[in-house]
Amino acid sequence: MLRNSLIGSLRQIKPILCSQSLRSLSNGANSGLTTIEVDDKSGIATLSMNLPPVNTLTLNLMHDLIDSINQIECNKSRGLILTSSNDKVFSAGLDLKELYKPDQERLKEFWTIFQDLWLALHLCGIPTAAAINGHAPAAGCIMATACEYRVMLPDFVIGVHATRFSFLVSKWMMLSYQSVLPRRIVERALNQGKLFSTQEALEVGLIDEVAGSKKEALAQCAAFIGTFDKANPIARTLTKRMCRDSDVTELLRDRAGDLRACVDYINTPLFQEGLSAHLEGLKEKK
Ligand SMILES: CCCCCCCCC/C=C/C(=O)SCCNC(=O)CCNC(=O)[C@H](O)C(C)(C)COP(=O)(O)OP(=O)(O)OC[C@H]1O[C@@H](n2cnc3c(N)ncnc32)[C@H](O)[C@@H]1OP(=O)(O)O
Repeated sequence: MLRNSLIGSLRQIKPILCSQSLRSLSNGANSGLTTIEVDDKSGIATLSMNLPPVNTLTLNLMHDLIDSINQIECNKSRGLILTSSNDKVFSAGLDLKELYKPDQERLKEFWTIFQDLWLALHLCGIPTAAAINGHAPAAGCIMATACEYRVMLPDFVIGVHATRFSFLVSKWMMLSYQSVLPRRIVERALNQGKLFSTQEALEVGLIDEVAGSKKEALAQCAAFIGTFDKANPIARTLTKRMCRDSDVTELLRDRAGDLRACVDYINTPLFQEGLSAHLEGLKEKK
């Protein structure tokens, strides 16, 4: 039984099946919303989100991110560092415009690709780290929690503030948060709609380290990835996936159910009114 499940898992380890060289990837297999830079010496790939002004997770950015994660994984890179080419915002989370008075078919595609993105990052076979060089609210925070390690620059915020504008989060988003923070802190933070400052995030353990600059953050992430040097890569991947199994099981068992629940909630007047007020608030800030 255990042997069968291990063999099944081994078959799912993608790098064995892939052959394209990393160098060609960084020259634009995608539409330029993400870039991949591979350090020749360390073999670590830095994946940057590059969608001005604030790296909102649009359909296109999410597609590019998934392609890039798969390509990095397939090319036997030693690790993946997720960061932003914007020096103030890591990611502003989901594209709110996609959620406001949505076209129903497009909304289904949007939510499905968001599920795909989280699964790709959360179950990525190689070591992952986030160099959080700007604000990381909502789904920006969830992407960071899907990584194994987080280094953040000072004077930014991170957290899931959904309840502030009458949003709920899916259970798997909560589990992603809870894979990093204790349940009682997640419960309080989600209910408060709390955004943690860099210092607060360090104190509760939402991030692992603070860095003085992006360069330092990338070096700290690379040092973390280096800590796995003595581990056999396949054994490491299987162990990581076993540790994360309970975070993904429910979603994998019933992705359609999660999609239905989310689409239904997004269509409620409560959600749409909260979102409308939030969008107004963002405009008025100017
Ligand atoms: C059952 C379960 C059911 C569950 C069903 C539902 C589940 C929902 C879960 C939700 C998950 C999410 O991620 S929802 C997304 C939540 N994200 C947010 O609320 C972040 C909002 N943004 C911000 O707070 C700020 O923009 C921040 C990131 C700090 C950067 O501030 P700045 O001053 O640098 O930039 P701004 O001037 O605010 O923004 C620049 C422009 O980008 C726009 N913009 C900013 N964030 C945006 C966003 N997320 N989507 C679209 N557009 C955005 C602004 O309106 C501006 O547009 P112009 O005026 O045109 O220039």
